[in-house]
Amino acid sequence: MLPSRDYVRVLDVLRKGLEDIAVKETSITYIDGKMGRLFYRGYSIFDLAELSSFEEVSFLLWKNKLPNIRELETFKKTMAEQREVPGQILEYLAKIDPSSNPMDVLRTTVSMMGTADRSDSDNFEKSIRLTSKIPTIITSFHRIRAGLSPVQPDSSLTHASNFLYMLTGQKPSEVEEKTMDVVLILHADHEMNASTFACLVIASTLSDIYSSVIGGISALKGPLHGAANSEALKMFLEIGSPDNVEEYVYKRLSRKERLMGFGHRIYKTYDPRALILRSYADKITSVKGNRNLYEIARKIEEIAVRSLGQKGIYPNVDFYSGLVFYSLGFSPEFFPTVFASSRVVGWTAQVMEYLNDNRLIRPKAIYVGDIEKSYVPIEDRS
Ligand SMILES: CC(=O)SCCNC(=O)CCNC(=O)[C@H](O)C(C)(C)COP(=O)(O)OP(=O)(O)OC[C@H]1O[C@@H](n2cnc3c(N)ncnc32)[C@H](O)[C@@H]1OP(=O)(O)O
Ligand SMILES: O=C([O-])CC(=O)C(=O)O
Repeated sequence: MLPSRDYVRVLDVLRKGLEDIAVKETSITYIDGKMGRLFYRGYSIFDLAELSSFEEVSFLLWKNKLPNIRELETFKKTMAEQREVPGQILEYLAKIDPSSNPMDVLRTTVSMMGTADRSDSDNFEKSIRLTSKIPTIITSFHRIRAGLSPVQPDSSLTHASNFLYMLTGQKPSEVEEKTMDVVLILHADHEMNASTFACLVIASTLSDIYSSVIGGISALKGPLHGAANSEALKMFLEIGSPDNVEEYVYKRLSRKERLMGFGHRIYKTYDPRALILRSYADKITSVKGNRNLYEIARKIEEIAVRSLGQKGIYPNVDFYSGLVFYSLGFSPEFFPTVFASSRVVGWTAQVMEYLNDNRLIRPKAIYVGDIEKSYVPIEDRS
């Protein structure tokens, strides 16, 4: 038996969490974590949030160009025509335990879509299909859980407007539609985050795009990634009043518990999406009358930035997005699914880019156990 140090090669480098390891070159998304800047295909996230639409951003991410008027109209029509989901998915949603985790349900229904897709369409066409149908799945399950019937998609509405229409059964106001559109734009891609990496690992084996997206959903489900939004909102609800914030935050930090919606592997300052979402949370909570939650969030931000800012820990996208989703009518358990409905664009764009120059993703582990042990027959073991 050899002690492990004799055969661990000195050149092996352990990068816990794969920090600072690049797995591909990309022209899709650029993050400047020091300055808090984010660009999709070179365009600032601030400009896209203000001036673009989710459909246009999807086209941009997938096709690497802003569409002209004719291209955008055709693309929007193609997306709108694909919103209906197969009857077997609606039957499944009506049958399953209503308390099922919505991310598990989304994962299963995407898998059902993959099983049913026998077409020879390419990955771009499949990506449009997935992006168009996912809101129908989410809102149908949301309504079924509340004892309501699903609302049929309306192809005359924009992606964001139809999403809210299928959720509530009411056409959204201008401010609701714009808020939803912006929230979807902001979540569409984020370079090599954990869920996108999961998608790439699967794609690199030359598996199919549905399988990749299922991997992405599975990784996004965790509270360190896409479910931090619902955890943050639950924290605001638990605190209950701005007067309770100070005690809550200090207690939590003194117990070394993390504040959900804070901190990021890449951003060491404000995540620019959090700044944009803060202004939309401000507007939408004024309209919806849940100002108290916004004031709680602002107070947490103020105190936590004061305590954690010197460590480079600031609000991330998940800090205000939950409050925005909640104000738009989504239940907290569904927040990660809304995130996924937008991120599917980034997952598929990153997968298609990777497949242009594929190489199997196969990192390594540094073995620290023993080798050449003598096998002990079971009757001789203590
Ligand atoms: C869409 C997204 O995925 S955005 C991220 C959503 N996730 C969250 O909001 C969950 C809360 N945040 C976190 O857990 C982390 O900041 C992560 C997972 C996002 C990033 O983690 P990493 O880059 O691996 O940082 P790591 O976990 O090594 O933490 C570094 C230090 O910052 C501290 N820290 C990190 N995040 C937080 C937080 N939210 N609250 C308090 N302290 C924190 C850690 O305790 C650690 O402190 P130490 O060095 O004194 O032990
Ligand atoms: O980039 C990350 O690690 C997490 C994140 O903010 C995202 O996926 O939007």
